[in-house]
Parts: sequence; structure tokens; C-alpha cells
Amino acid sequence: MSTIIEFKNVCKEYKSGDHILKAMDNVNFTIGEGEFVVILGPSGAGKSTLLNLLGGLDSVTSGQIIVNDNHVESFTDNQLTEYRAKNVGFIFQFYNLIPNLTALENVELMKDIVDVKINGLDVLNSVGLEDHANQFPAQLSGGEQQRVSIARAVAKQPTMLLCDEPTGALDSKTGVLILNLLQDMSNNKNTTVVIVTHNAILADAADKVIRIKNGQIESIAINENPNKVTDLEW
Ligand SMILES: Nc1ncnc2c1ncn2[C@@H]1O[C@H](COP(=O)(O)OP(=O)(O)OP(=O)(O)O)[C@@H](O)[C@H]1O
Repeated sequence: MSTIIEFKNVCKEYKSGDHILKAMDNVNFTIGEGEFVVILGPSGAGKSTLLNLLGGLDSVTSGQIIVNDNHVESFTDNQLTEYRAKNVGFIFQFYNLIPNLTALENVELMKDIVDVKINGLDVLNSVGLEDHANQFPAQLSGGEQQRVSIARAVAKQPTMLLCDEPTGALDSKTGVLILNLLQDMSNNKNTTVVIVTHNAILADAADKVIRIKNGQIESIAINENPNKVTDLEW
């Protein structure tokens, strides 16, 4: 498996008054193309910071982030915008749907951003929402809105999907449906999937598990035989 992502001595500091908080403290790891990676760690460990740096939403204080041989840490703002648009699908706890577009329109919007051939209804079907295609976000529950945002990220067919607690608002059955979809994207479409979660059970389904604590890598484990998401005991 070829390396697609590399963090080299990455540090991210936040200043508040005289105090400097090291949210990322000399972090090193690699992720292979198509890998299904789970990032675990206690609250405040730096998980979201890691995802934001990787997704080009925030910049490093020092160190290097190399994606597909490109140095993301030295991108200009325009290069970052292009990088995010072409390579990254974000699945966050907040949904960011466009309120005056229907579920289907929110998903099909991706066709205007990247050159992909998708059937929006098929993608909505894969997240169990085919019956809600013509509803507006305000007419959907929180979990349904989250699934539309997941469908939109998947429809983009990005090189990597960055997911921050993607199943936070979902019941366990729907959560398994979504995680299974993400594992399938990794296994069958070679999409690199990075999931930040508090749910340690998911570690058994990951190709790689990165544990972080106090902004530092605690351990990196590789699963030679990851379980299927659907076989985990939830
Ligand atoms: N914009 C910011 N300004 C100052 N401090 C920040 C900022 N963003 C994050 N931090 C701090 O950096 C540390 C890491 O935060 P981060 O959100 O990455 O943690 P996390 O592991 O994702 O936590 P959680 O599981 O609670 O979401 C925390 O101490 C947090 O308070």
C-alpha cells in the first residue's frame, strides 16, 4: 500500500494570553492509500486539530504535512481551497447543509464542484434516505441531516474522507449502516478514510488505529485482519 499522507514533526500551538497550548506536539505518522484509519483519544487530546490540519482547514505551527507528495503546510490560500475542493470530503458533527435546497439537491450540488458522475438518489439510498430526497433540511431530523451531509461527502468521491464523530447523532443501527458504507469506500473504492471517534469498538474494524493523548502519539497499531463493521458487537 503506497503512502498517501505523512505527518512529519507536526506541531500546532494555540496562544491565549501568556499561555501556549500545544494541541499537536511533534506528531509523526503515515497513512496508506485506501486505508481505513481510526483516531482515538480522550477529549482535548488533539483529534479534531489533527483532522483540521490534514483537511487544510487550519495551518501548522511547524512541521510538514505531505499528501500525495504535496506539501500542504506550504500551500497558499488558493492552493488550500483547491486541495480541499478536489481531494477532501468532510463529515463533521455539524451538517452545513444548504437550507433552501432539498436533500437530493444538497447531494447533487457536488456535481458543480467536482467532475463526478453520480446519481444523487443512489447515494441517498446508500445512507437509507431515498424516501426523503425532496425534503428540505428543516424538515429532517438531526440524524437524517447528518446522513445527507455524509451522502454529500461520499458523492464527491474524494481521495480522502475525513470524519469527526460521523455517527454522533445516529442510532446504533443507522450508525452501523454509515460506518459500513465508509469501510466499503475504503475497501472497494480505494478512498482513504480517517475517522475520529470516542467509540473504541470501531478500532477492531480499522486497518490502522492511532491513539493520541495530550497532543502526542500514544500508539499506532496495525490490524492485519480488521473486522467488518457489521460483525462488531455494538
Ligand atoms: N482555536 C483554538 N484556540 C485555542 N485552543 C484550541 C483551539 N482549538 C482547539 N484548542 C485546544 O486544543 C486542544 C485539542 O483540541 P481538539 O479539539 O483537537 O481535541 P479533541 O481531541 O478533538 O477533543 P474532543 O474529543 O473533546 O472533541 C484542546 O485543549 C483545545 O482546548
